Amino acid sequence: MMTQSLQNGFTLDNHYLRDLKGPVPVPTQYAPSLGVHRGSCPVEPHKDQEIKKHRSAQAAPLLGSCRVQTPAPMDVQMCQSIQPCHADHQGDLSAGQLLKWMDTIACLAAERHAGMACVTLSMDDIQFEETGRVGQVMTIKSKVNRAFTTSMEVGIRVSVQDVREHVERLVCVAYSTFVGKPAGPQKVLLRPVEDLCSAEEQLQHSLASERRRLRLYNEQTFSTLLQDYHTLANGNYSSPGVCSRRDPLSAVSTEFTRVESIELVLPPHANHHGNTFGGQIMAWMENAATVAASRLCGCFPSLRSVDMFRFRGPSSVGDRLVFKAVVNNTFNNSIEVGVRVEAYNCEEWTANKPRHINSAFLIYQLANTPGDVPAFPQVTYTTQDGERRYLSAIVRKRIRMARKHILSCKEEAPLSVPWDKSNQVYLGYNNVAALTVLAGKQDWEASSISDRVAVYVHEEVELLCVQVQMEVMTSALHAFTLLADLTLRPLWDNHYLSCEEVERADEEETVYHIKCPPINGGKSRDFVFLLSKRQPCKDGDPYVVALRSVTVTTVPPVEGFLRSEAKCAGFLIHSLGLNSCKVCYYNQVTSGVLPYVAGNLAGWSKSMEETASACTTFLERDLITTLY
Ligand SMILES: CCCC(=O)SCCNC(=O)CCNC(=O)[C@H](O)C(C)(C)COP(=O)(O)OP(=O)(O)OC[C@H]1O[C@@H](n2cnc3c(N)ncnc32)[C@H](O)[C@@H]1OP(=O)(O)O
Repeated sequence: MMTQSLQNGFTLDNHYLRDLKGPVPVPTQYAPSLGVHRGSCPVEPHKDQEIKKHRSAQAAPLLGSCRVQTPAPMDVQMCQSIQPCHADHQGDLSAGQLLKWMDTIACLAAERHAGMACVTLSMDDIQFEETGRVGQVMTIKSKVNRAFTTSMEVGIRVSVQDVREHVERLVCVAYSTFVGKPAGPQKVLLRPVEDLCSAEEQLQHSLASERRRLRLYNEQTFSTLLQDYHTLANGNYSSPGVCSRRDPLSAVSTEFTRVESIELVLPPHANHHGNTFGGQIMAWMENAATVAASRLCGCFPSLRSVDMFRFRGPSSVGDRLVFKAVVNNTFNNSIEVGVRVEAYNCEEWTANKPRHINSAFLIYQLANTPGDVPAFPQVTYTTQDGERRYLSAIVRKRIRMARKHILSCKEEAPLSVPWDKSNQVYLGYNNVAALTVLAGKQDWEASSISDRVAVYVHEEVELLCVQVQMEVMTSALHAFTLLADLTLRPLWDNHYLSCEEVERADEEETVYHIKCPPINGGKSRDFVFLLSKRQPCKDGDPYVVALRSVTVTTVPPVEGFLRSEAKCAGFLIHSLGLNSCKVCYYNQVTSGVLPYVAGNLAGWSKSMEETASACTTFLERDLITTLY
């Protein structure tokens, strides 16, 4: 398939760029409070400059630069002053109301692109960074990032402004998928999004296909990971973070949190096409979930995020909607509530034959009061269904974490330090110390555990780390000798194309240049690493092989390779006896390393496990070769 490269390094399939003969857009009438903008910024540039952005532009690059003069694809904007009727009992904007606004504005952007009525198919994870209060102003902007065949991705950006302070804060960025609502049985083919003027628009356009991939693989990913977690649960592993929070004496049964609530869909609940308004359904779902969460906590936790969910089928005026909510699991500082929506028309109601129209998972946190460590009661399950939901919540947390890091596209400050032989002692110390600190982190969550390989992940604010443990039937010294010679790594790690020694400072510090193959249609990458190796000082200490990026003048950027960086990686090798050891590999994931571990994190690849097995075989085989 022909591909087209973009400036930002992404490659697009021409499949997506073809000019589909879809419906021709027609001018649409919008409610008076909506502004439709083409190619210009809704905020005057001089005013825009006055607004102090509390979040960086990268945190929410959805709508591109306001100062772009060339025509941009159409975006739609809504401004709402938060009134008491929009708020909860504490004066905070109700999340349900916000979801209604978001769905409306996204639908209008979708309809503007499609030139016809559209329906919400799904909404990706939403992370709420802030909430609004009565008197503040919410600004909600949306724009179609990309049209696929029959579906399109709409980006939504919500910010809140306190008019007295002239401060604008990001509330959330979300992505919805819409399809055209056909008059007959035929699906509607959409025309592609054109006029991608700014680099930001091009980036969002290409990232949209990555996000789509995650959406479409979501169910498969979920089942694969759930299988792994069932194995973990049945294996009774004592790894922190996995099924270790069930203390039968203090844990609360999830059944105690069950909520069931019914709504009759009336004309004010319908959207402008006569179907139950998606935003209204979300608002009702949020209401049921909040009751379940509050029951568990005995207070009012706030909604922090909504997991990706899908509108499976329509409902309309006259339907009865039954909302069933239950707490699925609690984590260190969050709880997950699942909500299921079933619809009945009159006949279905009498026959008790519901239609499952939606399911969503809402994540709550306690409001942080200074000095307080938020703690949720532990929960336990008493039914098989409860166990499935309990484990599923762990899997979804893991997928959310992966999606967050994969899609964040954060720019990092340079991580490499200049290599300077005269400063070798300090750099070597720093390298080893960073790895030791990383290895000392608590609460690693098991991701997969097989006979001899275990993968763990650790997330702390924005920091994501992976750990791979291998049991190897060879001496720790032998494993150390082979792993500390990085030129041998291409023999077992297929993420290494080549590795050359650049400079050897002494026995303990060496600089290497590594070339890595392209992955997932990205570019080939190269790294310059300082390797520091240390033998144990006393019995029980591990052997250490620490790696971090450095810059050296003798290895300038190489054409065809994207120079990438690693901040802290390496091996700790613990002796378990004369002929066996435990090799622990650690990596603090940077943007340069992420493409190589993204599949693993998101659950569609087992490359870390495969590489670890290859490493084990290499270390053991080499011993056999040496012996005979
Ligand atoms: C005013 C605000 C708007 C509203 O209030 S709308 C009211 C709330 N929404 C609804 O009632 C919609 C209920 N759902 C439905 O009726 C049907 O699911 C709906 C939307 C017609 C789609 O049905 P189908 O056509 O059978 O779906 P399909 O499997 O053929 O897929 C169609 C396109 O969607 C894509 N898709 C499937 N699963 C997805 C997912 N999880 N996330 C994102 N996209 C997904 C799928 O790839 C296809 O797109 P494409 O053709 O490849 O471009």
